[in-house]
Amino acid sequence: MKKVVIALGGNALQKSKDQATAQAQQRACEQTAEQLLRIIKAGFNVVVTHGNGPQVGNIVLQQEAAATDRTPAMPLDTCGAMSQGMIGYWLQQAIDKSLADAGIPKRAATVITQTVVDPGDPAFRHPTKPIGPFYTEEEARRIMREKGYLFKEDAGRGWRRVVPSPRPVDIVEKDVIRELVENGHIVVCAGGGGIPVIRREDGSFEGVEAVIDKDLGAAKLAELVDADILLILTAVEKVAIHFRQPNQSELEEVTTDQLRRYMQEGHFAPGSMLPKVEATLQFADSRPGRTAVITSLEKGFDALLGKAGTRISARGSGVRKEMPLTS
Ligand SMILES: Nc1ncnc2c1ncn2[C@@H]1O[C@H](COP(=O)(O)OP(=O)(O)O)[C@@H](O)[C@H]1O
Ligand SMILES: NC(=O)OP(=O)(O)O
Repeated sequence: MKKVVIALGGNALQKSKDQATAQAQQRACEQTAEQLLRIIKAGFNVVVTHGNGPQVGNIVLQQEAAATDRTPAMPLDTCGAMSQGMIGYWLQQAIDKSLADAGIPKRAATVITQTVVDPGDPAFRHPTKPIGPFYTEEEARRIMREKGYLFKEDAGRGWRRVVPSPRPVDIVEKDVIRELVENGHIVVCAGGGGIPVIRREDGSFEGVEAVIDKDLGAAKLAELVDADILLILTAVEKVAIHFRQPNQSELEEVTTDQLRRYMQEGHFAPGSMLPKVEATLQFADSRPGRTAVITSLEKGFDALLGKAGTRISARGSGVRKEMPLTS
């Protein structure tokens, strides 16, 4: 049975930036669960991971707005844990309902996941990860002055707070996750790339103020649970070169060497497609026979059958255009 790690992008949880109520996000999770069900029904062993950028940023703002001496605001790592619990709860309910409706005797369970990072990671000095809502430039400059936060313009969509985003090094709960998956459970884990922690000298862990990139977290998770496939679901069906230019061309089958060359030529936007491409390269190159796929939520199942999406594999693995990734 093939093991697939599925990374859910922003549109799998929140249909638009204005749809941030619990009800709207739960509805989005229900639609996502319908797509996941098709993959589960086909016999794949499924591990689900997800982003948390909008959600963790909103939790931080809620914490700050209500903070008093008796109800202190929680730090960013704890807000990350809250976002994993909240999104995991929505996904569990949605996945369990679609499994029950289909008569499949399985359940989903969320593992609150800590991801080890390097305290010396240069990312701590150069915040890049956008979280929370979008602001106008004027609003962003006012908040920067008042709170000392850093804001950046996010891909032409508005200004967002940015926080450090160190690279994932290890996942503390990897053995638990592997065991649950191997026993046939649907595991939701490493949400938001995992709660960033550093390893103390005595072997215990301490949370740090950062948010890991969920695509890089998904690649590390896929490596550590020994997955066969990393499936990254986002808002586009295929990765393109010359994106949004008249000569745009969509990639279907690509080797890691080719994709790395396109990456070096600057075809993939930082903060959106670039981390996905980096994640697929890391995973597909980590062991022969591993395949990574980037596609839309709706095309996820077809992509596993070789009928959609961009499929990435290491050089020399002999992947053909229509080769299905049978379970
Ligand atoms: N070269 C590219 N090919 C395809 N999409 C690209 C490319 N560069 C940037 N994008 C954009 O990246 C988006 C995916 O990034 P993002 O929205 O951050 O992902 P997520 O689904 O994880 O929230 C796509 O919807 C697309 O608009
Ligand atoms: N943690 C993370 O990368 O979340 P988003 O994908 O929602 O930005």
